[in-house]
Amino acid sequence: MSDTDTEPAYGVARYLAVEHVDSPTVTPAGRLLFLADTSGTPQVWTTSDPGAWPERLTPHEERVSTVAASPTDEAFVFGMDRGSDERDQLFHYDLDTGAETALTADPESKHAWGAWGPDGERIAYTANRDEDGRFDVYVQRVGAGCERGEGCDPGHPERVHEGPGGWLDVEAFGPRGERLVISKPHSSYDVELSLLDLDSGEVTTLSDDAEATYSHVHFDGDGGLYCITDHGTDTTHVGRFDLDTGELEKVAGCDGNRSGEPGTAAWNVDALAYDAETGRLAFAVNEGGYSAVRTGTLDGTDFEPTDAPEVDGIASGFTFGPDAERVAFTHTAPTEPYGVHSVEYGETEETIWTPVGTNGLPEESFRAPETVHYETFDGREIPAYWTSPEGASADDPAPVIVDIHGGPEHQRRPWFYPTKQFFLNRGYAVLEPNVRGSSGYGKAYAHLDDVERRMDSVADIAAAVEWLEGRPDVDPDRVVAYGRSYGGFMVLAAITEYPDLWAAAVDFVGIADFTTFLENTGEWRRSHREAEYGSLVDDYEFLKSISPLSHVENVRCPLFVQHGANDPRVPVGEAEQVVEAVRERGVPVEKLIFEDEGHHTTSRENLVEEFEAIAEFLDEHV
Ligand SMILES: CSCC[C@H](NC=O)C(=O)N[C@@H](C)C(=O)O
Repeated sequence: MSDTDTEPAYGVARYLAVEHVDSPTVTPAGRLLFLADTSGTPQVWTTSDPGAWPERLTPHEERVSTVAASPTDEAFVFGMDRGSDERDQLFHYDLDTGAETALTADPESKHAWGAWGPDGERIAYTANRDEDGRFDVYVQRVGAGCERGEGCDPGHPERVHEGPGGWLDVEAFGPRGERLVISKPHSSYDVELSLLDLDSGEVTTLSDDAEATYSHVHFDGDGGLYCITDHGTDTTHVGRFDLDTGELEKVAGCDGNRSGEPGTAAWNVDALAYDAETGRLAFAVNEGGYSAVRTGTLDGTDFEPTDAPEVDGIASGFTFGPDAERVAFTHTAPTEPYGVHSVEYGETEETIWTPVGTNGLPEESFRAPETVHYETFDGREIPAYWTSPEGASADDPAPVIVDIHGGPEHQRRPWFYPTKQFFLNRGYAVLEPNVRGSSGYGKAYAHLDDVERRMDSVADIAAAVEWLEGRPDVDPDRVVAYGRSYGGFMVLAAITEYPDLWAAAVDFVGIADFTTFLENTGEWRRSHREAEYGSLVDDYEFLKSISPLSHVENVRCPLFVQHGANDPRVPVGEAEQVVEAVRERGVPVEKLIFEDEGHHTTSRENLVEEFEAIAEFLDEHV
C-alpha cells in the first residue's frame, strides 16, 4: 500500500505506546533494574525473571533519565528533570524499604550523574549549581553513608573541584575511593581526561594534546585505566592507561577491525563494560550501525576473546551482574522494540528479560531497511538506510520522507523507530542518510562538515533526492524534508538552498539562525557548540550567511515547526522566528509548541498530539 489516501490500519498512538525499555543495571543481589516508558514517561522498573511481569519502582510523571544500582546495597540512584528541561535532580531509592530520598534540590541546576563510590556510601557527579556556565565536581554521602557522614541532605553536597567552565563529567570512581576520573569535552572529538585526587584536590591530566575522545572509563585495580578512545586512530578502540607511567596503549584485538587484516575497514567500538574482579570485558563494534558483540578477558593489554552472542540490530549499555557471570544490555533492531537482554559470560544464547509487546500491531507489518550508499557532489558515497512501504512499485510510486538525524555528531542506526513504522504504514518510504559530519564512520568523516564546510552536508541531502529521483518506486514530486534539532536546521537549510526539491517540510526543535542559537543556547554548552559550528565572534558573518533565516525568501513548500518551551539547547525562539518569517511570505506554516516540553517531547499524550498533527499536515500537502 503506497497510496496515502487509503485509511491507515493503525493510529500513531498504537506505535507510540510500543514500550521503550533500556538502561539495565544490576544490584549486588542480582536484581535487574531498567528504564521503561510503560506509564507514558521513562520510569525505573525491575523484574525477577526473564519474561516475568515487571514491577514499577518510581511513581513519577516526569521522565527519569538515568538509573545506577549501588555496588554494595540493594539501592539505586536515579536522575529526573521537570518538563523536559534537562535540569536533572538526583534521588536515592532504597529497594528494601522503598524509601526515596532527594539528594539534590536545586531545580535551576543540571546534575549530571557520574559514578558510585566503591563503598556504596558516596556518589560523584557534576553540576552547574554555582554558575550556569560552569560544571563543578561534587561528592555526596548517600544511603548507608548518611548514617556515617556529612552532606547527605539536599543542598549540601561537597564541591571537590571547580571546573574550568562549560561541561565537565565524572567518568569513574577509583577502586579505593580516593580519586575520580573526570573528562572535559572541548568538542565532541576533543576530550581532556584527568585524575582528581579527592584528598589533595590535585588534578593530573592523563590525555596528551592530540585530538581524541575517551569514554567508558574503568579502573582495572592494578594501576591501569581502560577506556574507549580514538587516540591515534580514525575509529575508536579499547585503550589502557598505565597510571604509573601515564602511557596509553592500544589493547590488541579490541577494535573495529574484525578481520584483523591491516588496512581493512575499521569500525568504532561503541559500548563497553568491564569487571575488575574477573577482568571480564564486553563491548560492541558498530559496523555500519549494526552491532557485533565481543566478550573476553583482559590482562593488562592482552585480550583473550570468548564466545559471544550474534545479535541482530544494536546492542548497547552493557552491564555485568554479580561475579560477572552474566552481562545485560539494551537490544533493539528495526523490527524489534527496545528491550533488555542478557547473555551468560562466554555463551552465545541471549535471554530476553523484557519481551515488549506491540499493542496489537502485527510484527510482520514492521519493515526493515536496507543499507544503501549514494554518490554526492564530491564523489563520496553517503551511507543511508532505505525503507520502502508495502506495495511501492513503478506502477504505484511512494512518497518519501527524508529523515535527517540531529547532532550533527550523531549517527542514525537501525533501531526500532515507532513513528517511522507509523509513516511506513501510511505508505511513505523513508530514507535516513548519515551525511558527512555523522559519527560512526570515523573522525575524518565526522569533521567533513565543520564550520566553513557546513553547507557540504546540506548538499549531501540534495544528492539524496537526486538518488531518489532515479528510483522507479518513488514519486519525486512527493518528497518531504524531515528532521530534529540539528536535523531541523538541515531541513530549513535544504528548503532554502534547494527549494524546488520538496513537497513539504517538518522541522522539530531546529536551529533557524546560528547566531541567535549560539547566543541563547545554554551557557555551559556554547563553547562546545562553537567548536562544531564556528565562533560567534570570529565567524559571525559566516554563521549569519549560512543560517536558513537569512534565506527564508526561497521557501516554497509548506512547513510544520514543532518545539518545546523548556528547550535548553535550541531555544524556542528559533521556532518562533522561522515561523513568523515564512508565514510573512504567505507560505503555509503550522506551529506546535508545547509549554511543558523541551528539546524532546517526553509525554505520551503530547507525542500523540504531535504526530497526529504532522500526519494530517502531510496528508494535506504531500
Ligand atoms: C553535543 S552533541 C548535540 C546533540 C544534540 N542533538 C540534536 O541534534 C543537539 O543539541 N544538537 C544541536 C542542536 C546543538 O546544540 O548543536
